[in-house]
Amino acid sequence: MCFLFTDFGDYEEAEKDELEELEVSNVSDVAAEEGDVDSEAELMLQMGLPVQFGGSSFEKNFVPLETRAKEHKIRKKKKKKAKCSKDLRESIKEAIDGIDEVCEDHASTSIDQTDMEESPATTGESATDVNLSSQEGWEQYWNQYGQGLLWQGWITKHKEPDIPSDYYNSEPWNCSTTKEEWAVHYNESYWHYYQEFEYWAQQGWTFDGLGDCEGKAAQVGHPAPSVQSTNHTLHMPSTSTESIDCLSDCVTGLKNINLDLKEMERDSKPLSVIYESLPLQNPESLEAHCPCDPGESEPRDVGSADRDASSGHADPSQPVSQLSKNPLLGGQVPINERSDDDDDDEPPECKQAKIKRRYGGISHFKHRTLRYLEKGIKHRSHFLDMHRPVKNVHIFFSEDSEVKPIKSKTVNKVKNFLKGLGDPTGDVLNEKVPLPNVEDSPSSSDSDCVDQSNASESTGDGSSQSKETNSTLTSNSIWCSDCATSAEQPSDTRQLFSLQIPDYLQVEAEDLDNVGDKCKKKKKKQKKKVQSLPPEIAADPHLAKYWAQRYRLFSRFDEGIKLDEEGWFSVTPEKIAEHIAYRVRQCISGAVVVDAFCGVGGNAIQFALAGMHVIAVDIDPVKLDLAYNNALVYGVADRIELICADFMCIARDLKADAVFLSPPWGGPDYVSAETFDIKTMMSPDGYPLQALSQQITKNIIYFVPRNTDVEQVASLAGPGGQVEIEQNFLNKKLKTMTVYFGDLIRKL
Ligand SMILES: C[S@@+](CC[C@H](N)C(=O)[O-])C[C@H]1O[C@@H](n2cnc3c(N)ncnc32)[C@H](O)[C@@H]1O
Ligand SMILES: C[n+]1cn([C@@H]2O[C@H](CO)[C@@H](O)[C@H]2O)c2nc(N)[nH]c(=O)c21
Repeated sequence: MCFLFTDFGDYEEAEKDELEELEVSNVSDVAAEEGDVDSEAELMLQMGLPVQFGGSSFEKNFVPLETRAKEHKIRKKKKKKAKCSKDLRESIKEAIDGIDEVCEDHASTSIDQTDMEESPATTGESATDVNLSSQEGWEQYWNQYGQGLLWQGWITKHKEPDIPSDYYNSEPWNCSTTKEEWAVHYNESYWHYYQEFEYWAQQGWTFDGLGDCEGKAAQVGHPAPSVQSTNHTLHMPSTSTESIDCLSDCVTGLKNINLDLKEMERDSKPLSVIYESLPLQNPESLEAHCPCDPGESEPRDVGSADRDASSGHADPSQPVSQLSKNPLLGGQVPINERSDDDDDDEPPECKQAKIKRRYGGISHFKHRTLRYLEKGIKHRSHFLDMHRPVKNVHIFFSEDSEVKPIKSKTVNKVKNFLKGLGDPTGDVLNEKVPLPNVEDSPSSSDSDCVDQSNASESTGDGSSQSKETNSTLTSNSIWCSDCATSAEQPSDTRQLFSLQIPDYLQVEAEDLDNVGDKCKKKKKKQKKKVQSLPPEIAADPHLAKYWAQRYRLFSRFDEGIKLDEEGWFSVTPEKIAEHIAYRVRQCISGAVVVDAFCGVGGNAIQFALAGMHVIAVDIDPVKLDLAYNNALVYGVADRIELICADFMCIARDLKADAVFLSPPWGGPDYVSAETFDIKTMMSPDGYPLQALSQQITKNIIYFVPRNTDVEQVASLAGPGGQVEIEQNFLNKKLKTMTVYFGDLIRKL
């Protein structure tokens, strides 16, 4: 549901799709392996990791999916390897012996025969398969550095002084307080480094276990031996026969590769020659530059000349200084990749994100990395597709793709009900029913539109109101189009929504089954019911739909929750507020949060329930009264400090570990804009608001409309900053977005 923008560089479709595919394949592999838990430990042993790191001994129920999938693959590979002919093995050994001679002056290159048997590099399909394939390379990489990376990440995550010593326990996977977190950490780290490794492999980098810190890497034409080493090397393909420096040490792992590259950049040393076993797409450049097999013309996945330059194929003398920032690691990618021409063959990861607009004087991103943390999320919401063309087209989020008449008892009840109200034919449903300028477009909630119409009826003045028509109804179904622009809405983009009647109305409908003679009685009943609504709801038919959703807003509504008009349409639904509070609690060590626009307390209450101390600010004293009342209902009034003030005026005086921003979006009409602009449509202006909040803390949560321009939100992070944008769905309907900054961004 969320994704991460990293202002580091490009990370494009192909890569994401690939990851998605990977996920899918992993899941199916796992299904095939269900129940085979203890083999995890075996795998970890194979990988050189302590079994506690991922094996069943560490957590019986936790077996990372990817590990299991890999295990499955490894087994398959093993079977394949078993078939490898003796001759081939011997020829491989011979080749390795050759390497031994070349590298005899270097201790770390000595090859253990036993290792050779098991080594992916030496048991590969062919003796000329010089470098590790991506998967094998990864396995070896993780084998060598996984443990260090896991520990490093763990320590970094828990470096705060007030972190309990459990976190530094030598076996956090065995400690009850840290076990779960360790499992999550393991999973996240594994994937993080796996993705980075894959990325670099695709860029033409190769990894071998030589760790030749003396500056000598494997020579062309020789297999890269797999050996135990404390260093690792990433090789950029090149035609030079010169050596490559050791790039980083094992603990800092991939992250440091870029630092080392910078050193290489300074030295302007040509890169070592490693014959690429990666699939190649450009035979010409391969022929021109591959010294070991000029005639070979395997397909390759590096498409453009620019790309060749990036992978070192273009010019052997080309210094590494042609590299600029690396998209994933804050490191380096070739400058030449920033080609302006529309080369369709160019791999997507070479393409730059094209951002056309600027906001609030903050420069837009040139090199942005976009990570979708959930599979297929972009397809679920056009708001998350930063590359979508901005058109005046309304896209609805509904699971119904087709228009179908709804035959339901409920519809009949409504018809009967309407008849009872004086429309004997029930034809009011065939006519344009006035809907208020609603907060939710059809895209957000099936019930919203329906609720609106029913709301009008229920309060007795709905059907006769002649506000701007926002929906076109048929007898068995209700059609909704965008409330503000229905006139321009082509009929084929309208969306059918099922009819849902607010619960209080359904009671009425039941009572109204016997229409006719009992008409007067019914009206009386209805009046009675309406009278039991809170005055602000009874007075405003537009609010009835919120009443219908009152338990979504506050599950303890009946215990005395109170709202005013603005409160009704702008309070954060409880589930969303609870989720945000949970995330904040998880990510920050401090315990004070400012709710800068607390309203009736939807968020403040959840923060308090999550154990935080809340400084709740609102400019409106009525809201503070309501918030206090509601906090009492939830029993957390003592944890909420209420301040009646303009947040913009007092922000500088506040101290807190996190700031939650849920400003007014200009009323329910926010949704009628194609794209919500946090600068012009919000009050206070979203940019100064962010700037002021940053003076309190970098840990900011911005609660924004679901149609907010994500580029704009991303730009709030500033150059080089990061932002995590989360879409909040309620009952599968996109409701809002939450944007996280600072330490609140989930670590990958
Ligand atoms: C959208 S509501 C907040 C809803 C809240 N998150 C909840 O769940 O109940 C926005 C609130 O901001 C308040 N407000 C508007 N301008 C303000 C300002 N400059 N400083 C503080 N509060 C402000 C309004 O009175 C309103 O109650
Ligand atoms: C007008 N409105 C709706 N929501 C939130 O969006 C959901 C879907 O409409 C509402 O349920 C409410 O939580 C608002 N939140 C804030 N902070 N400010 C607003 O003006 C506002």
